[in-house]
Amino acid sequence: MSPPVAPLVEIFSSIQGEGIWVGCRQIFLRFAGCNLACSYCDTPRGIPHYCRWEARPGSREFLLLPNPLTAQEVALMIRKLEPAAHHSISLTGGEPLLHTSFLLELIPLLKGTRQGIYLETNGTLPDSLERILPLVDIIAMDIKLPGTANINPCWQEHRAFLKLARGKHVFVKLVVDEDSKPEEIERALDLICSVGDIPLVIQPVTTPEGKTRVNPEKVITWQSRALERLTDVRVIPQTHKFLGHL
Ligand SMILES: C[S@@+](CC[C@H](N)C(=O)[O-])C[C@H]1O[C@@H](n2cnc3c(N)ncnc32)[C@H](O)[C@@H]1O
Ligand SMILES: Nc1nc2[nH]cc(C(=O)O)c2c(=O)[nH]1
Ligand code: SF4
Ligand SMILES: [Mg+2]
Repeated sequence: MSPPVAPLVEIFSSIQGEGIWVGCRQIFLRFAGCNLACSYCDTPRGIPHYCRWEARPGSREFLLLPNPLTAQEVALMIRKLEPAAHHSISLTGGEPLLHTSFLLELIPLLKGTRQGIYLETNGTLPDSLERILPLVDIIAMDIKLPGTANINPCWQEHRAFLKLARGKHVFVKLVVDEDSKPEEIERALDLICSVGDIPLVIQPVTTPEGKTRVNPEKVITWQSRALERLTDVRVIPQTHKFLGHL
C-alpha cells in the first residue's frame, strides 16, 4: 500500500504573528485545501496571495502543487530548518485537519522543537481532531462568527471541538470586523464559558498591508464584555503583516 501523501503549499521558518504565542519562532507547514470559505481569509484553500510557484531565497520553499509529498520527505525538509531552534512546528493551511491520515504518519517524525506541535485550525472537525489529539501539544482554534466570516454557523462543531481540546494548551481566536454582530460574540462567549475558562484572543480582520478596519472603541467594548466572563482575553491583530509577510 503506498504511503499517505498530502498537498503542501509551503514549508517555512518564521515568527508566529498571531495568538498567545505571538513572536515565537516556528516552522510552518501549510496544507492546501479548506472545508470553509471565510470572507476575510488571507489564505483561501491554503494558497496565500503572495505565493509564487517557484522557490525563492530565504527560509521559504514553495512546493509545486499538485505533487504531494510523503511524510518522510516532509520530515527531511523540516530537519534542514533546525527544529531545535524553534518553539514549535505550526500545522496550518487551509485546514490541516483535512489531512489526518498524513498527520498520523508525519507528526511522530517531527521531533526536536522546544514545545512540540502547534495546530492552527478552524475548530470544525472534532472527529479529525480526536484522531490526532495525543500527537499535538498546542491548539489554536478559531470560533467563526457566521456573520463576519459569511459562512453557515458551526456552533455545534466548535463546542464538540473545544471540549476535546480543553485538555491541551488551547486558546480560542475570534476574528472580528467592523460589522461583527454583538449577539454572535455573546454566543461565542457562551460557548467558550460552557467548556471552561479558556484564553481568548480577539483578532481584528487585518488587510495584507497590516491595516485593520474595526473601530477601536468596539474592540475595547468586546474585550471588556469578555473579561467579565473569562480570565485571559487579549486583542492581537496579525502582527506578521506589519513585518512584511514573514
Ligand atoms: C489562514 S487560517 C488557517 C487555519 C484554519 N483554517 C483557521 O481558519 O483557523 C489561520 C488564521 O488566520 C486567520 N485569518 C485568516 N485571514 C485573516 C485576516 N484577513 N485577518 C485576520 N485573521 C485572519 C484565521 O482566522 C486563522 O485564525
Ligand atoms: N508569520 C505568520 N504567522 C502566522 N500565524 C498564523 C498563520 C497562518 O496562516 O496560519 C501565520 C502565517 O501565515 N505567518
Ligand atoms: S477556515 Fe481558515 S483557511 Fe479556511 S477559509 Fe477560513 S480562515 Fe481561510
Ligand atoms: Mg497566515
